[in-house]
Amino acid sequence: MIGTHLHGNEVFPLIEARQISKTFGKGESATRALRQVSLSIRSGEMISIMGPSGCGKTTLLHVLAGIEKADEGEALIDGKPLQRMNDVQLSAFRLAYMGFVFQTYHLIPVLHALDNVALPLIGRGLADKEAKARALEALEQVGLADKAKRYPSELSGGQNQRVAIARALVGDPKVVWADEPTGALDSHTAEQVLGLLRKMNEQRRTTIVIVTHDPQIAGQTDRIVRMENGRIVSEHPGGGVSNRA
Ligand SMILES: Nc1ncnc2c1ncn2[C@@H]1O[C@H](COP(=O)(O)OP(=O)(O)OP(=O)(O)O)[C@@H](O)[C@H]1O
Repeated sequence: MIGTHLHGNEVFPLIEARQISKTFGKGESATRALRQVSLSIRSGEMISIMGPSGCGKTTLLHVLAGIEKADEGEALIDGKPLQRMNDVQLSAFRLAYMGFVFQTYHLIPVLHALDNVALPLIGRGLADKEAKARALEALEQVGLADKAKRYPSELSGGQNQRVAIARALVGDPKVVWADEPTGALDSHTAEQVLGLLRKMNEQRRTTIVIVTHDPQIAGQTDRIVRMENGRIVSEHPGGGVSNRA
């Protein structure tokens, strides 16, 4: 029962892919990115998705986050089927439930760190002052309160990724999607960034889904899912499980 959600008599995972297929393009140039992928992720789990370039990892993450629509099958978060939401409902749902961390940070260059972190809260309609106070707290949690007024161009890659993590956690989302969050960082900085994601997972029970090529990173998550050619080919526990014991 731990880590699952109870709705009436029903128990289901926080994130569920049911037989998802997705093809890009048509005819001879068609690419079958996902082939009937099914996956269940429990609330509070930290999971990594690995596999060779082009095997469908990012596409799976995008379908589960409601960024791409599946051709077949269903993506559900907290029992809610994303396909049945319109674009406005999906945007509101993403703002309320999800945070995102990308390999290239995706910070807004003309905003300083504090304003970048405050953005999801402003998007949710919080007053400016309250949003900034909470953004500063989030920056404190990633050890960057003293860099609040710096612009992305004035920060290192690792610092920018910590700002991006602060932005992902500021709204206390249920799920954080991290697509190659350490791909642009050296191994020491990568460890720091993973440590912050792990802290978020442990302290807030945030569910975290990481796409990574790095076995060191994947090895510290609770479960490693391996994909090949649009399918999940294996799943096994990572070292993160034993760390929790
Ligand atoms: N928008 C798109 N239009 C056409 N083809 C796409 C599109 N997005 C992805 N693809 C194709 O779908 C397949 C899966 O791509 P995806 O980005 O999911 O792979 P990946 O496993 O994340 O790769 P990488 O590790 O290189 O990031 C690839 O063959 C890719 O070229």
